[in-house]
Amino acid sequence: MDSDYLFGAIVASLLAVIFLFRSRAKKTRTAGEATGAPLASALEAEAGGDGSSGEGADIIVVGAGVAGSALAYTLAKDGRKVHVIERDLTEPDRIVGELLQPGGYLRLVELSLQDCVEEIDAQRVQGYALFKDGKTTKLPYPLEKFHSDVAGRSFHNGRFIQRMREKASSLPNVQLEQGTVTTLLEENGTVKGVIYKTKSNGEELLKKAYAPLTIVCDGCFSNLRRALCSPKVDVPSCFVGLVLENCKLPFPNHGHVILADPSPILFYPISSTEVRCLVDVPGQKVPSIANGEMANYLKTVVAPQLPEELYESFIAAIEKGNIRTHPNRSMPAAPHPTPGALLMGDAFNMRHPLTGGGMTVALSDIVVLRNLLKPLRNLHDASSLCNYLESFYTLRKPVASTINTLAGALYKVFSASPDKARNEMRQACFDYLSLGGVCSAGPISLLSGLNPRPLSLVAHFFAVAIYGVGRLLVPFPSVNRMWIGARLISGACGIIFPIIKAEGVRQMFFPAMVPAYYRAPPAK
Ligand SMILES: Cc1cc2nc3c(=O)[nH]c(=O)nc-3n(C[C@H](O)[C@H](O)[C@H](O)COP(=O)(O)OP(=O)(O)OC[C@H]3O[C@@H](n4cnc5c(N)ncnc54)[C@H](O)[C@@H]3O)c2cc1C
Repeated sequence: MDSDYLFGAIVASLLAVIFLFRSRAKKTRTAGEATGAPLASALEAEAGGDGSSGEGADIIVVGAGVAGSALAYTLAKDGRKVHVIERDLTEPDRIVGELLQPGGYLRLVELSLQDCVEEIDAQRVQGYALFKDGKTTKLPYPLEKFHSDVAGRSFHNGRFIQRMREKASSLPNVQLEQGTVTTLLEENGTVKGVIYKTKSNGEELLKKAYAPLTIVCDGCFSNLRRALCSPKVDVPSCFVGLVLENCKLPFPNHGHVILADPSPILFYPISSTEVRCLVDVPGQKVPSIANGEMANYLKTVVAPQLPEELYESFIAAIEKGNIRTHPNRSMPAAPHPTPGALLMGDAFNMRHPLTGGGMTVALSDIVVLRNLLKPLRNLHDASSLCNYLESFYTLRKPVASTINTLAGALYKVFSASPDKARNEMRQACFDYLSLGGVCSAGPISLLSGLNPRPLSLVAHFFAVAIYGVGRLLVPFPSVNRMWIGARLISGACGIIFPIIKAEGVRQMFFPAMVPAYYRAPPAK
């Protein structure tokens, strides 16, 4: 395995150097999965209550979280009649989806949803600050070429979602209803609608809703995705969330990433008075909150690794006791194209949340889908539509695969390891980013969704690895150092190649070679 990776590494490293050189020259020149089958035959399904609802809808959207509410607004604005079914319409209170990258903000603008980050005390985010062993480096987003309004935004996730729900339901052709979808209604392999539970006057009703297209956006714990994709969910770690009150960040309006042991810790503002802290805990089990193990872990293992400025507020937040946890899931997109249905958002594709890329991918996917659906007047020919929409899976790849791959790779590189070669890679990454210029602007523009190019990602990744090897060999190479260098390159390949393989090499790097890329809209 090591020698395979080593060979791949040498080829990739050469390509990386050539790519970086060329792009630099150009720049100068131009200045509920386990619940069984959720598909039921429309004929077999027993839906009591008052039967069907949302009559005449063009599209059913399941879930009004980040993806569902943005999608409902977008499709309705294009004249579609949209029936949204959301399990809980009250304001969500969660530790996910709080930092929107500038690339995600640009997608909000494209969808005319940028006002949803107004009036919620959202904070502008101008870049990142990275901390390692007492050293700090500042990594600003390369925003010079953009309108002054473009930056990251961080906020309370629930406030953002409520704004988008309000905006969607302000359109007369959106019906937003509280209900829990239990089943996709299927007839001869085509999804015709959904069965959902809802309440009326305190009484539980089972209803059916029909539409030519059902888009499932039921989030990371999706119960419905099973019928529409092959979910391979990995849970590399959990985030433990705290809110620090009236605390001054060392770099205001920046995300803070501490390269701690065993894995990274994040801080970013979520309002003018609150800072979110997310502590990564590797594995699927976290210390118990109930018996005080968690508070003890945070005080004894995490707190001593924090910058001084954050220490007191961090301890105060632990004492206050509002500690939350959430599993960090990743899942490559592996759709089963199904007539009448589509998956979006976390139900479809997930990546490690270290780089805060989930909302950017979801919003970017919505832009792609909106553009594909725009020329279609009616959506009733389910099989032609399904065939046409296969292009979606390729067209989304440049953005989605870059953000997904970077998230997975950075999480591994930023985590501490007993392996000396891995720690060299971690240090090389910190030092490479600290070089500034293209070495920081390149990776940050990939991470922020401002310039999502898979080749550029691979180039920077191997440039870091080569930089790490160079530091080992210059000025005094020894056999031991050469051996660590070889393991570093092999380890780098072992990190990035499996992620790229899961994303799909052809779709990621040669999308124009995928036949579905050229699908034209159905003639009717
Ligand atoms: C710990 C953590 C931190 C994160 N931080 C960030 C970040 O800073 N920046 C970022 O961009 N991304 C972040 N993400 C990822 C981001 O939260 C997701 O990518 C994003 O929320 C996906 O949106 P969604 O609409 O698919 O899912 P959600 O926003 O979760 O929405 C799903 C909706 O579906 C509803 N629903 C579920 N089941 C049903 C059903 N059966 N019937 C009806 N409705 C249903 C739910 O109530 C919910 O409203 C983070 C993820 C994690 C785990």
